Amino acid sequence: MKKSYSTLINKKNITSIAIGGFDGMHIAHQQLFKKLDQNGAIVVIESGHSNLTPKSNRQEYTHFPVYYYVLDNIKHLEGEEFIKLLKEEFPNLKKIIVGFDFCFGKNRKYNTLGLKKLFEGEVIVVDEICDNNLAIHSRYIREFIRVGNIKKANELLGKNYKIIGQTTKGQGLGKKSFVPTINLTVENFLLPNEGVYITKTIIKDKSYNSVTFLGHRVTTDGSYAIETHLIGEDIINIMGKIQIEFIDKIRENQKFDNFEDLKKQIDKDINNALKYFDK
Ligand SMILES: Cc1cc2nc3c(=O)[nH]c(=O)nc-3n(C[C@H](O)[C@H](O)[C@H](O)COP(=O)(O)O)c2cc1C
Ligand SMILES: Nc1ncnc2c1ncn2[C@@H]1O[C@H](COP(=O)(O)OP(=O)(O)O)[C@@H](O)[C@H]1O
Repeated sequence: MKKSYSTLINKKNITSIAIGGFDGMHIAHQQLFKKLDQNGAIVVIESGHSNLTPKSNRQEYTHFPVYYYVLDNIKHLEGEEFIKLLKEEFPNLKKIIVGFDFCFGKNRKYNTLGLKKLFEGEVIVVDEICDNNLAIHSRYIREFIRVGNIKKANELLGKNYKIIGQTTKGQGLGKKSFVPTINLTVENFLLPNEGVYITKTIIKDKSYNSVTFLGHRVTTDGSYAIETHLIGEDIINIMGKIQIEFIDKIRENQKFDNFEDLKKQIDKDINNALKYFDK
């Protein structure tokens, strides 16, 4: 069985690991990573439900090597077998870091006490980390993104929420009637709710100030679209993967009676975004 994937660092060098799902790599997760030593690594148990940093998108948020293990391949293990697997994978492992609610093994029946009993090295258990009485967890961050509260989500993530998409063909209307936009299809990432957002668009490592529309184009063809306009740029024929970093929501999606009114509103959106960028 291929147990893990990612990273070229020799696992023999690893002496400490932090274990968890780590979807989002949020500020509480980062507190766990701070307890790793310089030969530390992050062990991601991938449930298939991660959509803040889906698949293998976590490495860019840490300098520690990230190793991924598929939950379905290990969830049947008894506690002893799980520890045996860790010791086989990381023969020089001395320290494990987990959070207060960490569970593992068959039917999640082993908790942090079980881990301490079974692992003869050091086990550090981090107490629940909160932000103004709100515990920080991926599920709450997802909820903030779902309702468009990007500012709060970003605060808990410790960075701007980002999605990665593939450019696709639009209706061909934007440039003629409104402003030029790059249309995107996005898979696996959680999408903020419908509306207009202040964003940064990253194309080939270059970051552009932008406004991004997500939603059903109720004023034109009614279909769902993710479209980003690079402010003050005239770039054509952008193909391939691009990234959108969300900064704040400007307004809800709206149906306009005519194209002129939508165009006026889009100009206002751009001005609002410029106020943020010029700050
Ligand atoms: C900043 C911005 C705001 C937008 N707001 C709305 C909106 O409120 N309602 C709507 O129906 N479409 C909105 N759109 C989408 C336009 O309808 C869309 O850009 C237009 O249909 C052109 O699409 P195309 O790029 O596929 O040609 C917005 C687009 C941008 C860039
Ligand atoms: N708010 C928190 N405070 C302390 N530890 C946490 C917190 N959130 C997650 N952890 C720990 O981080 C690791 C990854 O947890 P995970 O379940 O993937 O995060 P989340 O709860 O955000 O979904 C686990 O060891 C977990 O116990």
